[in-house]
Amino acid sequence: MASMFSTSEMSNIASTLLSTYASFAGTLMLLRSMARELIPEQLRSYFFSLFHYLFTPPSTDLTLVINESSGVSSNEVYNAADLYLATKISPKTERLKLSKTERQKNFAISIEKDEEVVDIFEGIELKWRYNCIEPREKHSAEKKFFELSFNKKFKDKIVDFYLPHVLARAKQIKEESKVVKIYNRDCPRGDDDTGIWGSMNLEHPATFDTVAMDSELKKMIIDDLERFVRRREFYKKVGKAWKRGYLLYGPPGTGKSSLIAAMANYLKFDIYDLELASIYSNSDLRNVLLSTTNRSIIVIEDIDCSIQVQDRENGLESDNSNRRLTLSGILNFIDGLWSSCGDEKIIVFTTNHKDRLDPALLRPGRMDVHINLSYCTVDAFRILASNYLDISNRDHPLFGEIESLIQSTEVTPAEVAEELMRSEDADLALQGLVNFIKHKRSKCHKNEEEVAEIEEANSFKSGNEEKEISVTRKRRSGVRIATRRRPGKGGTKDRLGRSAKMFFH
Ligand SMILES: Nc1ncnc2c1ncn2[C@@H]1O[C@H](COP(=O)(O)OP(=O)(O)OP(=O)(O)O)[C@@H](O)[C@H]1O
Ligand SMILES: [Mg+2]
Repeated sequence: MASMFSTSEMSNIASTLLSTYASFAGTLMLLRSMARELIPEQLRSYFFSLFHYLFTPPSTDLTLVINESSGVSSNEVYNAADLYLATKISPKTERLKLSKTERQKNFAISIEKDEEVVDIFEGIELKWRYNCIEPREKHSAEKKFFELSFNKKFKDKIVDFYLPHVLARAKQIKEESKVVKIYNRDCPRGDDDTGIWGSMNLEHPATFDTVAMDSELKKMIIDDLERFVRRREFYKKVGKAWKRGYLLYGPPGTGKSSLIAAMANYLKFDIYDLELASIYSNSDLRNVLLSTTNRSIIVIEDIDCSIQVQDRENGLESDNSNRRLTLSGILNFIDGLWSSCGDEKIIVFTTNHKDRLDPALLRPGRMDVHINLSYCTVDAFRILASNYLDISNRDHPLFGEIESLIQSTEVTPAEVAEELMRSEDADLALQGLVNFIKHKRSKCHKNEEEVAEIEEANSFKSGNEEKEISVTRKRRSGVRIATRRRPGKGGTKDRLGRSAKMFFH
């Protein structure tokens, strides 16, 4: 096609266009600099935002910012997200934070700055991002926060269901990884200890699997604990403090302390070992108890020895002063005052001599559950044999003999356990146990004869009822074993004359 313009005409047109553009650009620059001078900064940025708003397509996403702290207190959602997201790490994640303190059992893993984690909740995609902004000033703290982004239309669902799910899951993770601690006033104080208690990790390995006792009794205890922890609303409804008291009684070596450790390990509750000997007054007791945390077990071992639990009529109750520790101080705490000491607490008293306890301590409402841990039963022996020697079938030739010996002799689980530990060879260990029980049994018979003699001698004296006497009682298999008790007190039955291993008030 022939050109409409000659070459010289074309170059004229080009130079005209160029000079026109130059003068236009010059005019624009002039206008801009005039606008900069004439239009105030605020108005200009307003126009800029308006322009941006009108010509940028609207975002469908919503981002929630979850700061590390809300005001002075820490933000529960932030802490929960930190734990929760550690379980959502995907193969795409490139950097993670890892830590472990001396007391922690496992490594703590969390996501690192600028990492993104994608979570799916009921088909909705959510993006979490962890941000950490360095402080501008030297001494101020860095600002840490999570950003949670998702489609706007799911806002209600995320706030009403997803975030509560994150909180619940985080609580579960925390409980699973919790290291149970034992607090004692004499323990050296660790970094994370506050108040008057020092603590260390509870290394006691006892669990409900290892504690040897009747399986029915064990089940009742576990059921009772589970009912207690899930009844927050019930306790609120009936206006009762959310506490439960257990009295464990029985001879030494029958598993009272082991049971407490098993309870703590099962519930993941810390233990506060309260030695009454180190407490000098009721107000001291109150302060000590007020400084215990929720979800804990307060233990007072050997309650009959640790305080002179004297009859109320002996004047201790009339001593209202807070200057000394009295039985009524302890009872007040059990009855009512401990409702001001937080929630979800268990108190356990142990004693070898229930019959020596003041009736005021045994009255209904004081200790909710009384548990009798007694001499080794056949059921308990089977558990010990399985745990110590890995013998789970009952076919060992010595089982029959041992079981009948156990039924007729007062032998504690601690004694049985000690015998079973003597050898790794099951035959040797079980034979050792047979010899031990036989030896003990013959000693018992000897004592029985001696006691019978004393009894006979006593019967010749003028029948003084108040004097300590010996009685014989029938045990499980019918072998008569002598025990000593004061007339009118405890014995093997509870206060109400029931002989159950566990009863509730
Ligand atoms: N029921 C049991 N099941 C398993 N092991 C037991 C049991 N009873 C005792 N033992 C063993 O005996 C040891 C001592 O038991 P534990 O300290 O629990 O007895 P206790 O009833 O608290 O005694 P005490 O009245 O002297 O405080 C335990 O470490 C454990 O090895
Ligand atoms: Mg004990």
